[in-house]
Amino acid sequence: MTTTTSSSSSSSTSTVPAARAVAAVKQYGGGDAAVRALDGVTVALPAGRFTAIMGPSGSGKSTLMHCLAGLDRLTSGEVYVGDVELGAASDKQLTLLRREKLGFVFQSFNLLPTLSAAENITLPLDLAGRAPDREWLDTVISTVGLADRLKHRPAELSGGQQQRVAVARALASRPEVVFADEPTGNLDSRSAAGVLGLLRTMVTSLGQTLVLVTHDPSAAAYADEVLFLADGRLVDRLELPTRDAVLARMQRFGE
Ligand SMILES: Nc1ncnc2c1ncn2[C@@H]1O[C@H](COP(=O)(O)OP(=O)(O)OP(=O)(O)O)[C@@H](O)[C@H]1O
Repeated sequence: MTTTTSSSSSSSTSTVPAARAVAAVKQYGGGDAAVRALDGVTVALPAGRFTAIMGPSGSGKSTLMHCLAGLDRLTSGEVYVGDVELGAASDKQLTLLRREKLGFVFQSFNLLPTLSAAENITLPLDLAGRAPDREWLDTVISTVGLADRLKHRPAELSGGQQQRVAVARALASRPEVVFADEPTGNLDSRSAAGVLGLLRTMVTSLGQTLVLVTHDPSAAAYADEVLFLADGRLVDRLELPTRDAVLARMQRFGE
């Protein structure tokens, strides 16, 4: 793993972005079947901010997220988490980096059914042999509003509550970046609004950094900034988005 001392070009007051991609190219397959899922993306994700990634189906959103999070590797270009460049890291180093520096929330909650909510929340720390920071964990649990549900198993919780457990699990290690891929895709609109409000709070009140991949303009409107991808390229960005502005921009892709 290599590090860089170069400073940020982002508008954030932080010197180093939480994550960034430089001329990122990801090609799947070869020959006639080759697909360029990312076609030269350069973007910095500022620390302490909520960034949403949107774009038409197949535009490269998940690929960008997976490459930024060390779940997949670029064909060329660079990705950084903080000042760590991921391209030179071994698979084992990437696994450690994900465990120690990143948090994940997916559409399917991925909770272990035999464990209580509390046990699910601390499972990644337990697997890593790390003692939880009790004060931080208490803050996380009260922020997600689960203090009276900690002994329940996932089957005894609503979908929205299960996703809150997954958010708390992602935050337990106090990660540098949380990546959320369609986290409200399995929720009704009321539960979705609750989880999105919680994600917003985790950025505003807890100072976390969040990257959200979504199809939903209402979800993207919770972000500080929306990045728009099309055909593997970063084609637009929108600060302080409203649902209507995001919707209008998405509709232009269909024209
Ligand atoms: N493992 C893979 N093998 C081959 N092609 C892939 C693979 N993963 C993604 N692709 C292709 O790369 C392109 C970008 O896919 P990606 O999943 O990143 O898009 P997306 O914007 O997240 O799409 P969606 O909104 O439908 O989830 C698509 O053309 C997709 O078919």
